[in-house]
Amino acid sequence: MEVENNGYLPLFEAKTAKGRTLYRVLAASVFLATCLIWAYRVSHAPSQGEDGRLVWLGLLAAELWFGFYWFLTQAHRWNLVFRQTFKDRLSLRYGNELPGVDVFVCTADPAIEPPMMVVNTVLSVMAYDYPPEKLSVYLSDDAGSCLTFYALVEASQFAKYWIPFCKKFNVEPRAPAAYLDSISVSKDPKKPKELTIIKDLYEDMKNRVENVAKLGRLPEEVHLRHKGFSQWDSYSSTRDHDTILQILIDEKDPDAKDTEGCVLPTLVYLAREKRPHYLHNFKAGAMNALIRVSSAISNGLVILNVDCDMYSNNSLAVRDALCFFMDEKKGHEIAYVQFPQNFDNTTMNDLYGSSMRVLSQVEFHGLDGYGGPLYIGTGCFHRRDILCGRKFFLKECGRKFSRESDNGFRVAKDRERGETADVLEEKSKVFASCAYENNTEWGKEMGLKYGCPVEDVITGLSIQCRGWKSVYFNPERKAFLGVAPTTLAQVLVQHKRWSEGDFQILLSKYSPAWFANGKISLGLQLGYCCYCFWASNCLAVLYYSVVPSLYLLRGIPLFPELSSPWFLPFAYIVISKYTYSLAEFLWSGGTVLGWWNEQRIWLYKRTSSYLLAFIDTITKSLGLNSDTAFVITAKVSKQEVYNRYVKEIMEFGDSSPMFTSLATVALVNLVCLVGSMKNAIMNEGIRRIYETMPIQFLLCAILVLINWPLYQGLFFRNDSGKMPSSIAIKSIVLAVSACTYFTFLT
Ligand SMILES: O=c1ccn([C@@H]2O[C@H](COP(=O)(O)OP(=O)(O)O[C@H]3O[C@H](CO)[C@@H](O)[C@H](O)[C@H]3O)[C@@H](O)[C@H]2O)c(=O)[nH]1
Ligand SMILES: [Mn+2]
Repeated sequence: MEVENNGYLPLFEAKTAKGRTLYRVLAASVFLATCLIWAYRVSHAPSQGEDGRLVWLGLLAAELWFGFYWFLTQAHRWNLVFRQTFKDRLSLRYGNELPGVDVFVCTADPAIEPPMMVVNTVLSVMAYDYPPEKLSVYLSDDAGSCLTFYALVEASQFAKYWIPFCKKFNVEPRAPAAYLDSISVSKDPKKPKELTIIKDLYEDMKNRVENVAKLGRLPEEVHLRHKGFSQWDSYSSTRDHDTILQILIDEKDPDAKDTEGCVLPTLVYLAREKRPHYLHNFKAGAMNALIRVSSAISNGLVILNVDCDMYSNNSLAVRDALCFFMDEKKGHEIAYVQFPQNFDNTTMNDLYGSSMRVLSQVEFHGLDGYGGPLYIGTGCFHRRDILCGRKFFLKECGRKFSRESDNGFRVAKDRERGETADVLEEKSKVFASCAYENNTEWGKEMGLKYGCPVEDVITGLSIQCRGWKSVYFNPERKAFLGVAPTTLAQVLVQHKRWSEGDFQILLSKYSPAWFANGKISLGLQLGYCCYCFWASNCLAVLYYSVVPSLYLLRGIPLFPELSSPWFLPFAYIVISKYTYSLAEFLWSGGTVLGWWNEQRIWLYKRTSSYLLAFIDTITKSLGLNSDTAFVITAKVSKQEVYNRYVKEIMEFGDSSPMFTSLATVALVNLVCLVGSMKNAIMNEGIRRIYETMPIQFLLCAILVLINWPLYQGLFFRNDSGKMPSSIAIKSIVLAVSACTYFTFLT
């Protein structure tokens, strides 16, 4: 235990991982082998004018790229840091003297983000183990949907029962649906009466909300029950309406008590003003409106931001985060505390790699060793003034966690005495109006940044560039659980948005490659670059997964023979890199099959999402293409589709243009493998390919193997999740013509 000389005990500690020396030796050997591969490529290149020189240079370029990218990934692995908090010390030292915490939940579409899911998230954060008078929950609804509002009204009533129930029985998790589902499995005999009551109340609420959702509008009697619905009288569409703001639970209201007579956390519904001719800047715009409106209502010093599907899975997480901010020695330099993004709907072998295991178990710990992780938009605690743009000054060292701030956005300190919620609502609405941001620094120097599909990453980076640190906290018990995409198309679209956004950051004025130079540590710069270069991986991977196979078909070797000493560095890299990656995956809690699936999705992202992201970004920066919208990830799917997801059967159902490129690459390899085997059998025999072109043969065979589910989707399946025939035809034509052209015409 770390005890300072004056007897001061820190609120958190950081440990660096053991066994890193071994890793570094391995990395050095991989680097050496990479250099040998480059040497081979350079020394064996066909000379000017000779056949195949261009292809050879292409391979050299790809291998240089792979080596460079591998080097970047070292920043994620070189120096891992793991953190631990001491919540008991926090309680001992501060008791109830804790800062206000404002929780922001964002939702944008009641059809793909069902209101019941949203209110489960809201209820889970309302039930945090935290003084309720210091906790406020804001729901931002970018759809401005009265269905979501209705669900929230219902939830505000249910909270009166749910919160005392959670506290009395120390319930976890505190999202009612997740809790009630878990309880039906392991029956708890200790609290049968209360449990039945709560269950019935929840079911009733759910039925009412779902009936209204089915109806698609509010029944008259519901409309009359709450004054808030009248705000929809002037509403014309999702993209054209006034600000709708309702303080559903007002902490100052003497009647706002739970069934045990305790204060309830403040609960606010906000649908910011939308007008067709105003850019609304998606989630970043919603967050900035929330920052301003909340500053007039509760003005918590700490802001927690979650997506509407990310419910709290650990009621103590707020206290964990505060251990970092309130640590007297190191807390003053920490801007945000990021928890990992975990999911409660992933399957055992994670067909789509959506749990991003290695990213959360390894890479982010690596970033933490160099100054802190990226802000990833959900499960992140911020200090309000820093999110608003405050800069870090050295003179702040040792400053306690306090209320003053230099240039933070701060409206009301304390509510005027006797001010009713209605008055406050009216006063605060202006902060969510479209015109409010005109001629201000919002979206630039204040709040979340606009104009980037990954508003979170660019905002976090700019905070770190202003001198702040961030912290990655990944406790045993997951703090938040969300919904991972459940179809291949969804995964690819999500990764297209991410890789496109990250690539835009690289080319923007905030680029980690140059702007961040000298502002954040070199390790962190490289770490950011690793994600920002995601999209540009597509070129090398596409080249490597098509060209060697086509040459295999023609019988032209591009790699050393089995008997050549140059074969060794290739073999060494393949074996050591994949053994390490498997070990890392297993260590992160995955399965062997999961790792295999991960390799497939690695390939698919690179040959579709990243490719499109790359093309889109380049054409956009040349002014050939206008901005793309934020495609919201669906959080529900049809029963049939969901059943296949649970059985880990790949979903190709909803036709996506990205499937064409995946299927074409897969078919090219199939044709090349079959064709080259046929040639070999007819000529010198299989053994010959294996001796002269071992690497090309292996590469092609593995590509075919990994694409097995895709061939099934193309040829052998009959369900609605098979590859749409339009895509099948297109890709067959493309692949066959590529192979024919290549074998006969060049
Ligand atoms: O106009 C919009 C669009 C989206 N959202 C909300 O933003 C969140 C994230 O959207 P989702 O479709 O779930 O995207 P993901 O790819 O899962 O989101 C990840 O990546 C985003 C950046 O691309 C971040 O904003 C998210 O926080 C992060 O979880 C959801 O709660 C949405 O309701 C809005 O509030 N307004
Ligand atoms: Mn999401």
